[in-house]
Amino acid sequence: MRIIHVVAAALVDADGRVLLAQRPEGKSLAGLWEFPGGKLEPGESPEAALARELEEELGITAPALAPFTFVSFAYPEFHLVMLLYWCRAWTGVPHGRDGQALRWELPAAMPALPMPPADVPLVEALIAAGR
Ligand SMILES: Nc1nc2c([nH]c(=O)n2[C@@H]2O[C@H](COP(=O)(O)OP(=O)(O)OP(=O)(O)O)[C@@H](O)[C@H]2O)c(=O)[nH]1
Repeated sequence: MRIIHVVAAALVDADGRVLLAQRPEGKSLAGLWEFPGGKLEPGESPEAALARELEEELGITAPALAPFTFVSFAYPEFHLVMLLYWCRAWTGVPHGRDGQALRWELPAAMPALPMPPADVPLVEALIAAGR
């Protein structure tokens, strides 16, 4: 089985809203809302990979990343292991550098949004963390 390792961030603003990015057309799961992040490159630490992805995708520098939770999910083509980090401080204003749409949402609103199936337990963990 092909294992894909992905790192992603729950960027939380002062109101407790979390940033979601829309997967662009032409990619798998296009149009769905996801946590910013991406695949680890060979030899790269999860924290370095996430800092790189946040810079590439959103144009922000995020020096303080704290582990939150992870998901292990079987897609038909591969098995996803995705680590989700808290990110509560960053420099720069997040913007979709690849043209992807962004939105800030309270975790409680996320179950109503189209998101990848692997994200369901992550959303549940975010909601529980806010209780
Ligand atoms: N960043 C991110 N990826 C997610 C989430 N949920 C989820 O299933 N994924 C999956 O994890 C993988 C993320 O890798 P990626 O964003 O670097 O990959 P990609 O599909 O854009 O492909 P690419 O490497 O060819 O550009 C994709 O297969 C994506 O579908 C999520 O919330 N955030």
